[in-house]
Amino acid sequence: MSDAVLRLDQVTVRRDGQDLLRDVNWVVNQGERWVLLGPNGAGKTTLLQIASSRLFPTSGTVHLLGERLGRVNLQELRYRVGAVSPVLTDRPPADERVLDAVVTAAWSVLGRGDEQYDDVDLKRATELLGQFGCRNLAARTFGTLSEGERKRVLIARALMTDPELLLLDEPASGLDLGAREALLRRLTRFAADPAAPVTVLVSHHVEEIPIGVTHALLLRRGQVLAAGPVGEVLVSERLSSCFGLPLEVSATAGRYAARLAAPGPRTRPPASAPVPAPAPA
Ligand SMILES: Nc1ncnc2c1ncn2[C@@H]1O[C@H](COP(=O)(O)OP(=O)(O)OP(=O)(O)O)[C@@H](O)[C@H]1O
Repeated sequence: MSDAVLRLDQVTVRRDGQDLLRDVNWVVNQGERWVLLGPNGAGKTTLLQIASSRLFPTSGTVHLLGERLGRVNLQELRYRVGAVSPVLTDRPPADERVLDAVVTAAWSVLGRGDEQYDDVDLKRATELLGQFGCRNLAARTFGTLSEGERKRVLIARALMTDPELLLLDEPASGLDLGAREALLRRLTRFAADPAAPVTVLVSHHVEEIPIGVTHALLLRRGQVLAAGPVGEVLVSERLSSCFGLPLEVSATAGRYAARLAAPGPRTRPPASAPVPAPAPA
């Protein structure tokens, strides 16, 4: 048993002779909001699959919500973890009513059938839609929503079971500026809510980190480069190592930005430098 919400000890995932994750140690505690950053292919989705109990490590141990993976009923455990991810979860059918797309999570189904929902379930689904600015969409069908609206509805769905851990896989990807900011505003409020579950958010971009994230983990080639309080991890030197680029990271009022570092001054040989003598013939 472990008190941590998520604990990985020396976790390695190997496929076809290649380590997708290598010797990963990571502890996520109550009250924390994590961001997981790294370049394409770093292993972020693989790590999220482990955190959601969809994938077992080749070696090492995983404790999720106090239970050790491999020694617990996975169905019950997965009910306690909410996820929004194209890899971990399927999307509701296009003709599904938005309210149904949220409430059906109570039965872990997609597509409302004959199952009965209590008023308390419908009330919760409506409140969650309201929390993510989608209450007015409740009677629409999922397929008619914009991508930004869909992402917010899917977060509401992931919260329907009152999970203890919420995993968000690139929630802002593919959104235009307005939709991204609308989503980040909601996630910022969510992060500040002490009743909200522990959250792990995966991103490629520091600009997509909501205010209130407390911790960051940097992954490169399947290995953890840094993990800890966000202010200590999201600094130019560490992000540059992670992405293999000279980056300048700035933080303003809790929002992060990164750009290529300005090149340093050019070093030219002094004008008086002697011209090298031609090599003897
Ligand atoms: N089943 C598999 N067999 C072999 N290699 C795999 C398998 N699954 C993933 N990989 C490889 O593992 C590496 C990590 O993949 P992963 O999807 O975890 O990275 P990621 O950080 O989420 O990438 P991205 O940002 O592009 O989504 C990639 O090089 C990928 O090609």
